[in-house]
Amino acid sequence: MRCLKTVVALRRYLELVRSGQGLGASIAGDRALPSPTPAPPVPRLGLVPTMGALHPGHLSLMERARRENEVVVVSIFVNPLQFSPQEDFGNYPQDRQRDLDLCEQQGVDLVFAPSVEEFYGLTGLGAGLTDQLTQVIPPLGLTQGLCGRSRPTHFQGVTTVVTKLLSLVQPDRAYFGQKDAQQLVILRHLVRDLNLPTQLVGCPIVREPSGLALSSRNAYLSPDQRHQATVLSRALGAAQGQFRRGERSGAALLATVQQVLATEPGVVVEYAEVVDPDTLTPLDSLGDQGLLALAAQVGPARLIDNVVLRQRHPIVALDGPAGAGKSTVTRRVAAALGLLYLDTGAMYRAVTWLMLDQGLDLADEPGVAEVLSQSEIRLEPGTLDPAAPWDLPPVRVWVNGQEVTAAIRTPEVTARVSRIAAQAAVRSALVQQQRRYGKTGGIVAEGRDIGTTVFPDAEVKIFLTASIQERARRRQQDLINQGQGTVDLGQLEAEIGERDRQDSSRSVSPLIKAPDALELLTDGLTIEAVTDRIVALYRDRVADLTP
Ligand SMILES: Nc1ncnc2c1ncn2[C@@H]1O[C@H](COP(=O)(O)OP(=O)(O)OP(=O)(O)O)[C@@H](O)[C@H]1O
Ligand SMILES: CC(C)(CO)[C@@H](O)C(=O)[O-]
Ligand code: BAL
Repeated sequence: MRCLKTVVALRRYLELVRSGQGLGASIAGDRALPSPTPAPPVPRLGLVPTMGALHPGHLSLMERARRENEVVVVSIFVNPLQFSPQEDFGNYPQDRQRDLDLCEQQGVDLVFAPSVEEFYGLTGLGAGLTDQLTQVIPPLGLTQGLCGRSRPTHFQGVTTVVTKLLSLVQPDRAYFGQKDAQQLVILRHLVRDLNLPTQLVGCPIVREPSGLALSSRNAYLSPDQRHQATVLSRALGAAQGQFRRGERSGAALLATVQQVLATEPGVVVEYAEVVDPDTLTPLDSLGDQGLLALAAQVGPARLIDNVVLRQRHPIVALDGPAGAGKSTVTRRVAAALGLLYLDTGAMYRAVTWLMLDQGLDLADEPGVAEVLSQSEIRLEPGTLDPAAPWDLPPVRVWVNGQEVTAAIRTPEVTARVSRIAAQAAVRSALVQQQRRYGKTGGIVAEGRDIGTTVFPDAEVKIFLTASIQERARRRQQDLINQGQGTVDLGQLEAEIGERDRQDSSRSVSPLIKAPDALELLTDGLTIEAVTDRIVALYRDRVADLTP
């Protein structure tokens, strides 16, 4: 791992990494790329911006960045622009050596830790900085409420520093914690409004077993105050329980929060609000989602915490290598549970159909991206065909209001779908459309990174796999059934092994097992047995979640 303190060194490091020369001996010492797969030609780069004083909340961002990128950069920079004069800039906890050790343990490639003078290219803080620096101003509508009320210039400091970091590092992805919920919403707007080519990844709040959200500022608390501070998450939890039981009045939820907070007189509430999670506008009454956020002073520390209240139906995510029987199992699980099979294959077919229908050149990637950005693909659970009740119902598909369930199954579409599915712009547009289904839930989805990237909050995650030998045997049987004769098992095993290797190392949607996924090895199990196990798991899990 390297630690660099200057912009010029950072730029050179990134040039070398991007040209494929990086991470060799001169850059990263003896750190090798994640085995067993070689890196794709242009390494993906993940950035984790921090202010140091690292704790497991930060480490969870690094862990996710490590899983999803070849190169991980962490910035450690206590940004004076986001502190007002009476705040704790001067005392902000710092322990550089400990931070570096933790980054090293997380497999970080580079820590960028500039001084204020180096980063802003100016000497002198305070008025000098704000008088001379170009800044990025977030929209007033997002900064007037919540933390912005007591910290009116804070988010301008955050958007300015993050814009600079994104512009310098140009990461593929940047990782931020949901603990700073208002910050994350503002940064999502920043990236969208300024068309910055980085994907922001929001990561769940990491808490102590007591429920206290981890924060560098927890270091200011005495043991007694630390105990008092646990009331924050208890208050949010009580309101969350009420929401799950059907309460939708903002005032009623906030009354519960205040009631619980009042049990700790040492905790001075700054605000507790319910707002829309995307626009941050206050909500009197919640639809199926709301962000409940609060800030409170506990002794010397100003602490924040929040919970997203979301009523959605559960999600089942099935990932696994090719040939493990995912799509059949997924269809059966969806039919057994009455959920929508999020048939991503059908979505790619629908895009292909649309492009053919519009007479577009399929190789014209920008043209395809443009048409797709103006189109809507809708899926609905199919109904059983009374003439063939043994068949699983096909998912019904609409493109821009026109039903294309049958039209997407023509040989013309089949022959061209892989060309469309290989386009990065198509994949990212479809992942966004898939995530929209995730907002309401009630779906079963299968792929390579559903439980890790597409729906990391899925209630049930399965990693469906089978040994290479078993998959080769199944493939051999399929080929015999299709009248293609007997293919040598050894050859099939080699092909499947190679496919696994490619799937784990591809730059788009690589195969990853979520740490909280249940691994189901299907050797020797029938499709029915596998389906039954998943259905039973779903029922147990959903029963656990119902208050
Ligand atoms: N408990 C947590 N869980 C998940 N992410 C977190 C947690 N705490 C901080 N982060 C995220 O880590 C990144 C860096 O945060 P920062 O360095 O300000 O740490 P912090 O603990 O939030 O500090 P502070 O006490 O100043 O609020 C931010 O994206 C932040 O949201
Ligand atoms: C994003 C950030 C690193 C910018 O200074 C900071 O606001 C933080 O730590 O959340
Ligand atoms: N995590 C936000 C940093 C701050 O409070 O300034």
